[in-house]
Amino acid sequence: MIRMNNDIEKVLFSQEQLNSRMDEMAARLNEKYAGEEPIVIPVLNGAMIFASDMIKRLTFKLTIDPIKASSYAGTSSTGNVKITQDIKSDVQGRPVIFMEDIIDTGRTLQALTKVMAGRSAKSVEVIAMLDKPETRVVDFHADDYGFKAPNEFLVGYGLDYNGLYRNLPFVGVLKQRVYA
Ligand SMILES: O=P(O)(O)OC[C@H]1O[C@H](OP(=O)(O)OP(=O)(O)O)[C@H](O)[C@@H]1O
Ligand SMILES: Nc1nc2[nH]cnc2c(=O)[nH]1
Ligand SMILES: [Mg+2]
Repeated sequence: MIRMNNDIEKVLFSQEQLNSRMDEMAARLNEKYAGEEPIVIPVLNGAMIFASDMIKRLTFKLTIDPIKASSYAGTSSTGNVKITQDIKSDVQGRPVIFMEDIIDTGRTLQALTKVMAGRSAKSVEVIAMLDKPETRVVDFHADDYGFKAPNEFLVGYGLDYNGLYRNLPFVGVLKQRVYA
């Protein structure tokens, strides 16, 4: 049974729901990349829980090489994504699979996929746990995602509020009083 944290209003996606979607997403990847040797790039910190669960389900040879990026709005509304900790691998000629917790404005993954294409990766794809289509500001789509998320602030399974709640074994909504 889920012992729900006191600060959580409701559970949106349970461990069981996430598990069965991750099984489906991994099955597709296992078919697609059989015989290949991709570089799997978790986008830290948010993706670490989802990515580690996904990676355990993958049956092809792969390299795990995380990346860290920070995105902040510049003086204009275009936003700016900076790699703060780069991968160590040479992606040239190798398939790249990004793993991400959530696609929101789309800026982070749009920028990161462009960088890897620029480094001559054989292919680049993005697997996200959640997709928030309502808040998108750039034209970017994950190749696959677990669930469509409502336009609410979510925590758990890697998603944080002020660095906390990433360890919750479900995706949920915080109680209003936590923000106050
Ligand atoms: O689609 P976007 O609008 O670019 O936003 C999505 C990104 O924002 C969050 O990360 P954040 O930068 O908050 O850092 P974190 O992963 O360390 O929590 C989230 O984990 C995604 O990486
Ligand atoms: N923690 C958290 N981070 C986000 N980044 C973009 N959307 C969200 C969200 O709903 N929750
Ligand atoms: Mg992140």
